[in-house]
Amino acid sequence: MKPQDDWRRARNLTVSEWRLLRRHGRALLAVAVLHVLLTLLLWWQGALQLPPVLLVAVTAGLLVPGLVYLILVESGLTADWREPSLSMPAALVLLLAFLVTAFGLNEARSSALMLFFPLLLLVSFRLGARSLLRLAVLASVGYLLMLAVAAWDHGVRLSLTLEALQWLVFTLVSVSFAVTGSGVNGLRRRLAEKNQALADALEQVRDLAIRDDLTGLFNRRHILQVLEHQKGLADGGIYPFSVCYVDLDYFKAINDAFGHGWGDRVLRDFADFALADLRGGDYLARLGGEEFIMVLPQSDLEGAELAAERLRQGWGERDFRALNGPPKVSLSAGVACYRPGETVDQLIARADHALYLAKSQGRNRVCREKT
Ligand SMILES: Nc1nc2c(ncn2[C@@H]2O[C@H](COP(=O)(O)OP(=O)(O)OP(=O)(O)O)[C@@H](O)[C@H]2O)c(=O)[nH]1
Repeated sequence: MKPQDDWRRARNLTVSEWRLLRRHGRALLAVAVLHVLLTLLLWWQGALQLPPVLLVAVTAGLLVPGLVYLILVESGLTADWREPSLSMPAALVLLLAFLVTAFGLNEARSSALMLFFPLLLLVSFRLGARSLLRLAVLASVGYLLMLAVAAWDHGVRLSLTLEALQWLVFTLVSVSFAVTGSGVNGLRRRLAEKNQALADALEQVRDLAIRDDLTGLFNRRHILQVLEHQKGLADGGIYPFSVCYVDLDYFKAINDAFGHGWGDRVLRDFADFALADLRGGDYLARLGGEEFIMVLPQSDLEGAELAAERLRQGWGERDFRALNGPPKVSLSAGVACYRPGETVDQLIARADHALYLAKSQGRNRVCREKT
């Protein structure tokens, strides 16, 4: 497992969330690199009148934090922060760089601010409506301040009408991008919620398809698939496995004497008891009625017999009389070990036959297949 997988799991991020987060971080860095290239090009062409110290500040001020930012996001260090993509601080740094470059341009100053619009759209995937509007307003105010500093610094009269017009257009477009972006964000959030609900529903459907309603154990269909899988492993020489066919004794008498409700309760109790008794890698399913099957990977006949015997003894001590229920309910079991090449049906039939022996020898016992 890669280290990134570790932190993603630890912080409960889904694979797609994690991918989106990384993609977002790279896109923000791409905007920064694009702006640096644009700034250098304008400077090289002589269109940008920035003192070298400011030029270096824009370049280094974007590239160095950009690199730190990329490392933070990619390594997952920010994953459990409130906003793991750090969109707001990243957008503020970029906005500052846009404004500094715009400061160095004269008539074409608003062209340096064009990248602010894709930036707004980009961060709208992460920020809410309020943050986006705040960002747009901040950019507008920043633009005004930059104009004031430019007028003071350049010592030339700016074309007030033109500058005011450009500022107004910038502000209106920023606000409309922020509004559109927050709409996109809302849609994305609703889509994510719907996807989650769909994933939960699919999980439930999957669970319903493989589980028995009454006990919550695997059902017959699923355990047959498990058996086919185990057969494949055993045929490939990976490890042997055994099955244990279990049947509660005189169950009809419990229904008759205590009612169907008690019968159901005993079945559920048995399921819980047997599950707790099994090893981690073992499987338990209800085949129907009061019949169950255990699949025991990496167990030979002796191992399976021991497991079945332990279950028989433990379960045999359960007594429901204190709850006005039935007395002890014993079980009979038949165990069989998979023989390479045989079918799953043949294996189950051999375990069923061993169960038949246990029943015919008086019940409350475990019998192994006839060899
Ligand atoms: N309460 C309840 N009873 C069930 C359920 N499914 C099957 N049964 C009952 O289980 C009983 C099984 O009876 P039998 O097959 O005669 O077996 P038994 O009485 O356990 O006798 P042996 O197996 O020979 O020891 C029947 O009365 C079924 O109606 C169920 O989901 N809930």
